[in-house]
Amino acid sequence: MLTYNSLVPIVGEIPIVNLMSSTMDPLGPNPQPIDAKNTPVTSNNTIASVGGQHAPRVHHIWLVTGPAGCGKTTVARHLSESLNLPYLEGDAYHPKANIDKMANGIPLTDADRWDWLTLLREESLRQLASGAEGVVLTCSALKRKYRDVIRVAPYFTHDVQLHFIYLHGPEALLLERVGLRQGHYMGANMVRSQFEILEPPTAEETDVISIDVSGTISEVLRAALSQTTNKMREAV
Ligand SMILES: Nc1ncnc2c1ncn2[C@@H]1O[C@H](COP(=O)(O)OP(=O)(O)OP(=O)(O)O)[C@@H](O)[C@H]1O
Ligand SMILES: O=C(O)[C@H](O)[C@@H](O)[C@H](O)[C@H](O)CO
Repeated sequence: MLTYNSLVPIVGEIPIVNLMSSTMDPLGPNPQPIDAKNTPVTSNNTIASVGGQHAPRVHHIWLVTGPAGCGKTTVARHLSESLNLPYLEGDAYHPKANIDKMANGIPLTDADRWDWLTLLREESLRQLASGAEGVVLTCSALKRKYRDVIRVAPYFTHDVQLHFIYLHGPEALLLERVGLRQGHYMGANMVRSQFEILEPPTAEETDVISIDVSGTISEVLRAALSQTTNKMREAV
């Protein structure tokens, strides 16, 4: 029984159970297996048809995570534009009550976040079901169990790979960057509370790409795009 407090094995180490009936699989019936290693790959990271069979496409969900001020929005926008993928800003899916709490310097609780995390997972899958090759989204996902709520997205359909892009840097640096930012509801007074509950991904979370954000914006964006495109090549 999967509960919010039970750890979710990382996809790839257990057989993926399709929790929904195949008729509800938005990406269609499971394509026939093909020899991916000896099959030409098209430019948009899909495997060309083999012998007339429609080859499966890997649909990637790129989830940019980290505490306030780490650069989630900055990196996600860049990946969305560079990879020509739709972008979901996690903050836009918070209920007003959550935004009001944070704007008033009140940290969110687990209870504040569950529905928001589920909504982000479902919206990501909706994007793929409506034909997107992939999707980029931002979500702080500070705790392991938050990541697990979204981590199960590939269980609901075929040929989906979910990747966390974890942006990390010293608290003082993120505090400085949030302090310099204008017109955002999340003030510098909230950075401490983000780090207090932050559970950095562990080595067991093999679906995580970690990026140090201490460098310049262009250095961070270059690292994020490079590691993302490498993962896409590995998926073929
Ligand atoms: N590598 C960087 N070097 C310097 N400034 C940066 C860097 N990355 C982001 N910034 C700046 O830091 C601020 C925070 O970035 P951004 O809003 O993308 O972070 P975030 O993780 O989305 O924050 P929040 O979670 O509060 O929405 C912005 O003003 C952004 O321009
Ligand atoms: O889980 C949370 O505490 C919130 O999502 C915060 O992370 C803010 O939304 C974000 O940092 C501000 O943009």
